[in-house]
Amino acid sequence: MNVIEIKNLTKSYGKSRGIIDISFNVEEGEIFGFIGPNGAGKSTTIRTLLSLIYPTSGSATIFGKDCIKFAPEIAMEIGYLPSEVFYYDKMKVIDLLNYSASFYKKDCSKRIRDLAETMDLDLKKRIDDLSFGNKKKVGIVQGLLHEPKLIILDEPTSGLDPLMQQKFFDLLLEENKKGATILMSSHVLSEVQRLCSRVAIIKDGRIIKVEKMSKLTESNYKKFKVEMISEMDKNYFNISGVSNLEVKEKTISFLYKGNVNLIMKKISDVEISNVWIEEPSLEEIFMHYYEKEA
Ligand SMILES: Nc1ncnc2c1ncn2[C@@H]1O[C@H](COP(=O)(O)OP(=O)(O)OP(=O)(O)O)[C@@H](O)[C@H]1O
Repeated sequence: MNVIEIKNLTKSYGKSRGIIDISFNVEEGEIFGFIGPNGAGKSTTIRTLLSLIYPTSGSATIFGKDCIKFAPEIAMEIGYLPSEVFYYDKMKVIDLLNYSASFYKKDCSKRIRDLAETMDLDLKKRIDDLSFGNKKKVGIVQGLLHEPKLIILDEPTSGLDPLMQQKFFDLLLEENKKGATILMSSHVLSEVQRLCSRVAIIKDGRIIKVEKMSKLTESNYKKFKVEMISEMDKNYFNISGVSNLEVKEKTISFLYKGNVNLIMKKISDVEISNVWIEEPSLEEIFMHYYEKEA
């Protein structure tokens, strides 16, 4: 079952493009990544989904319901962390969270305490005494306190230190194990790689690829680094399927796509002192898609 279905969604801001003809689905139980550079249209897509802004054309459903018509009902089951959080500065953290919790028909007080402890957030502090990262934590607790079935996160980790990012990811994985579906936007590809099972790549307002993470990372490309006994002509490895060929003294590195036997034979035919064969990082694959489409 699809928790989110986006069909041909377009949003123009006057003359400037926001998003163009966006379509993708997020299945129940998935952690789905939405990746693209600044200004690509991630926030616009998410804000349209949440009915914070209205599409120029196209439609979307969440839990099978139209996201505009049923917006208030759907909102009860969604936890949303915006890319930037703004609060009434004079309030105490606990008062703000209790106020947020009052919108839901359940007692969230224990959950607030547990989340605050996990995220190392001081509930007694005033919002305006908090650092940017700690304000982000307030947003995280606020988004998760009602145990939503769908968690939508817009650039969730900006402002969190690495330890907190890890705790936050563990928390998300736990929520996911309990059944929550997660849609997370990011331009930090390594974090998407760590968490998500499927991704949509957005560029200039358009989706350029929706793919399983495993497929995207295996992608047939392999990264080779060969250390030679003595310096040699780099063109030796310049066969069909080889790209990004680079030489640094006795070390030759390149990307290879094709029959692995052919390249292994080339390597074994010369004297080498070492070889490394790696999967390319998501960054490298991502750049490849971008260059291809540019
Ligand atoms: N309120 C607005 N008025 C006019 N143009 C807008 C508005 N909001 C967004 N845009 C434009 O829409 C496009 C998509 O912006 P959006 O904020 O959705 O991108 P993003 O992928 O979330 O980027 P970022 O990672 O920087 O937040 C950009 O070209 C942006 O300038």
